Amino acid sequence: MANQAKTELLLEITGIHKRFGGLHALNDVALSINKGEIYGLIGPNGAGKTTLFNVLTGLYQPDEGKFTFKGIDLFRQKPNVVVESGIARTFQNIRLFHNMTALENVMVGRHVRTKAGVIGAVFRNPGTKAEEAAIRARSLALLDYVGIRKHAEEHAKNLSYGDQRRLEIARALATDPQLLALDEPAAGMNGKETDDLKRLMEKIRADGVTILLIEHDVKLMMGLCDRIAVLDYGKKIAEGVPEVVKNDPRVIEAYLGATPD
Ligand SMILES: Nc1ncnc2c1ncn2[C@@H]1O[C@H](COP(=O)(O)OP(=O)(O)OP(=O)(O)O)[C@@H](O)[C@H]1O
Repeated sequence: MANQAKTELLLEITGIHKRFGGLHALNDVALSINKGEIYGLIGPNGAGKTTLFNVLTGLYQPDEGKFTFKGIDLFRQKPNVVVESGIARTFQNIRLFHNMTALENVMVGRHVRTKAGVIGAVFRNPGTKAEEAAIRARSLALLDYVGIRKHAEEHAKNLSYGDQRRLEIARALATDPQLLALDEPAAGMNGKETDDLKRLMEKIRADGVTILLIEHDVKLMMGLCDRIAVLDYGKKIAEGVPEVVKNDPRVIEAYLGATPD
């Protein structure tokens, strides 16, 4: 039987508002992401993209709206509840433990899914040792997966910028997410690094993880995303497949300038 693409809703938000004093940073935003999609979020500087990420990962409490993930209500939930539900993220400004090794950074992420937790790992007792070995093995496998296994024992701060971004992705994957939210992962990367990153994102999706992506590199977004939403002044002004979004006059005016390419 031919493969029928079955659409399964993973994340849904409706009517999301977030205000900072008089600034309406998110104004009635709605979007839904299906399982297996690479879903892009674009928009000019200050449009509200990172604010939306912060709402979706529990860092900001929205003022109004609805937010469900796999049908679970995550409205105004704390970051740890969001992570445990299966949403992981990376940050626009890389947030690693700079004086820990690459391996240790991933192991910290992995502790979300273990019984011992970070405290158990620090005060190592015999009961946690077997679990610790499993965490280490899984973390090394993740470093291998993102292509930086050879840097496992190096301090995070000594890795190249591109490799630090890969490390952040490995750490996020260590929490076993169903949705991986990446905030400008290609920022500061050269052409080759960006191409490699694109392939990594395609591999992650092929392995069953849905991706939500903020990126300013429009060419990358158009070639990678299944659907794209466009924010402008906190409002969603367009949503659809890249070809449609890139030719939408509102998007051209708000974001892409005069030339859609
Ligand atoms: N914690 C905060 N307190 C006050 N204002 C904030 C806060 N976070 C974001 N804002 C404001 O909300 C608006 C949206 O910012 P946000 O960072 O979400 O935009 P963005 O689309 O991610 O922009 P960029 O592409 O530059 O990263 C901006 O005007 C910003 O100054």
